[in-house]
Amino acid sequence: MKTRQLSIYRGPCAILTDLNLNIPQGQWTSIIGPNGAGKSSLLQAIAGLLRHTGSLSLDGIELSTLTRKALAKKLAWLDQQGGSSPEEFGDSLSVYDTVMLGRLPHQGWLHLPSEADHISVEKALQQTDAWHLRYRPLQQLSGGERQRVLLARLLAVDSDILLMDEPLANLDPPHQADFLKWQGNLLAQGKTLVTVLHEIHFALRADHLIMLDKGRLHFQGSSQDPRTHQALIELFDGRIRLEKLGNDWVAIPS
Ligand SMILES: Nc1ncnc2c1ncn2[C@@H]1O[C@H](COP(=O)(O)OP(=O)(O)OP(=O)(O)O)[C@@H](O)[C@H]1O
Repeated sequence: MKTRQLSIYRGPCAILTDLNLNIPQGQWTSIIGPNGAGKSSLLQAIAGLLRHTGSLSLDGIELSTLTRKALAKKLAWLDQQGGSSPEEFGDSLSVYDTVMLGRLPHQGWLHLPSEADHISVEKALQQTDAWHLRYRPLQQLSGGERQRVLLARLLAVDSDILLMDEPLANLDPPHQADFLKWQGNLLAQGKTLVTVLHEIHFALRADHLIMLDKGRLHFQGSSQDPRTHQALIELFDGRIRLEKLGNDWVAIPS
């Protein structure tokens, strides 16, 4: 995916300006930056939810020229904190039916879910360790349980590109480790992953980093490149240091 001179608007105001980004296909890209930098807005614009000027293309095709259904099949999006308020799902929508909503782009108008839809929903709920919750109303779940269900809904879409805004929110360490495992499986299947993460040590597990600051691109590059590490330290005003622990980088506030 590529952007050229991309500017993103909320109402009349540009939240992000002049972004020239390369999001490598079949890799994991993490977007990081301080609060208010525009990370969520960038994901929302890619998902077709915010007005933009400039180019936002996939394989040379402008995303804005795709129909909503075609875009929904190509891209799945997890909003920040599971996004939508619990009320949006109604009082009684079950976990199973919530995840089935992820299959809508594959279903015809008023068609009942197919065998393939049911298989995808079960697989997704198993992957996020939420299958045992399937009969529960979404509204009654804890924050972490709810996040695992919304991650399952994202997986059920079976899209080529997965956009995730703070996917680790509310997850305990074992479920964070599970997340990394199934991310690895998705990458092995050739999927493109784009995450917004505040946890820098997780962001550094990605292949590619995009750093935003005050609505502009600060730096983009490989997560293993020393220039990326230097840019990351500058992004946070020198208030972090990076240290290697085994194969992983950790960021220590300083
Ligand atoms: N609905 C909205 N209407 C108007 N301005 C908004 C709206 N949502 C966000 N903004 C503004 O757009 C800018 C970018 O916000 P965005 O949520 O994209 O930042 P972010 O980098 O994801 O921040 P955080 O790390 O705090 O989640 C901020 O200045 C924010 O105040």
